[in-house]
Amino acid sequence: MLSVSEAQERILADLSPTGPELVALADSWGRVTAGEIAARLDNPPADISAMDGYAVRAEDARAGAVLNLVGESPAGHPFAGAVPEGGCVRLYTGSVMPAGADSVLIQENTIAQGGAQDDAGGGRIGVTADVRAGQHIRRQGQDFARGQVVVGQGRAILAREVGLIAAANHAWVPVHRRPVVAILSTGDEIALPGNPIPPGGIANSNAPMLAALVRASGGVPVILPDARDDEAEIARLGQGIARADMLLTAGGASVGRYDLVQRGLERIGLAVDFWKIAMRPGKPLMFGRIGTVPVLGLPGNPVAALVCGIVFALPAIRALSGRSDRLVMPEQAVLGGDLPENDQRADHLRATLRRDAGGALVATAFSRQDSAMLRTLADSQALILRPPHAPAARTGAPCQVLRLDSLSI
Ligand SMILES: Nc1nc2c(c(=O)[nH]1)N[C@H]1C(S)=C(S)[C@@H](COP(=O)(O)OP(=O)(O)OC[C@H]3O[C@@H](n4cnc5c(N)ncnc54)[C@H](O)[C@@H]3O)O[C@H]1N2
Ligand code: MOO
Repeated sequence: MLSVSEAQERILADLSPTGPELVALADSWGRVTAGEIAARLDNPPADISAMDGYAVRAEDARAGAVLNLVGESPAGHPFAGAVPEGGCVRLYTGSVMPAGADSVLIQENTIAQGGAQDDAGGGRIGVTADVRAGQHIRRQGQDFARGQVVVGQGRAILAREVGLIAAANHAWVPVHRRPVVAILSTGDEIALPGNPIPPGGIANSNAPMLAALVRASGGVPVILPDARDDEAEIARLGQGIARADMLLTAGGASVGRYDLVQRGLERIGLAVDFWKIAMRPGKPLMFGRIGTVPVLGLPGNPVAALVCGIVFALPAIRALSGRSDRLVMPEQAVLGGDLPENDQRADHLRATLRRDAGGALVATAFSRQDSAMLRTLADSQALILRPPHAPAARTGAPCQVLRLDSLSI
């Protein structure tokens, strides 16, 4: 059986990102850049004051000096003239530095000498502390310079990037089209949630849960009608992927007589790359292609479906979205309870997370890890990763976790 990392490599080996489209900057949150974004101006665009105060020449502004106020320059209103010897110009945080001045004297270090401090001209300003040459000036381009790449290709756009792209003076952003991910659940027993459930039936939790995972991964989910355990029906509904970038199936992946997903999809051209991996939950995972569309066959047990979704579908959707960072990186934690030795399958244990007094993350596995138990999944903040054949581990031992809370999953 394939290892988890070999399976990830095979899935990610050959996925091409979707094409580009332009979106308005305000709508770009959660999208992925489809090109480099270069600044269209310097930031700041000019030398500006970092404080409310006065533009001065440092050599004039010694403690005890009195300066002539020759004008005012609010932010957005550059001063037309220059600061003369012995003079100053009233300015504010964000005001452009006037010609002739080399420093900013903050208003707390001044005393108005007759007339108000904000007089546009004619007043006199007493200096109460020496000014250091160049102080309180934000230099033009100190954040970034015109032409510089501020956001690289393949980067997820979050609020921070939105601010940066706006500062670089762009209204539109080239992003990858969100990949469309079709979801096909199979099983005679599954029924639409909210409907009367027939004898032997069970509410279909996989389809809406996987749709949520697709959204959290940056894709657009399309839930296909549920397929009964019938090869011809699976084949017919599988054709719903015509316009999709990927197909996720749930259920019918194992070895039982009615596990028909592979055979059904083979009727419409599925070429299987691999089936079965050394992982728990998720042993019967299947990967293949129908034409160019990648197909990930997830197990029917809902926890197995979601865990495989996190470990394999999420990185695949990120790759289709053009993201350069695909895999979810594990974090270091310590065990909050003893764990037995592991067998040959990489285990993914549902666990709660807390911080101990020293600030370390403590991951405590639920005692029952049945892959049909959704409540423990929802109550978990992380999955403890147990490598194949890991020895028994005691409380306090280091471990690696995949955090679910920070993935919005
Ligand atoms: N003899 C063996 N039996 C099983 C093996 C095995 O190696 N040998 N593997 C087990 C493992 S591991 C898993 S995981 C499951 C996966 O089976 P399938 O992918 O074929 O899934 P189903 O049989 O269709 O369903 C399993 C279970 O999950 C319920 N289910 C299915 N779909 C949904 C849905 N959309 N929403 C809610 N619940 C769903 C279904 O009713 C079953 O209870 O196979 C083991 N068996
Ligand atoms: O993948 Mo299965 O859920 O290990 O039981």
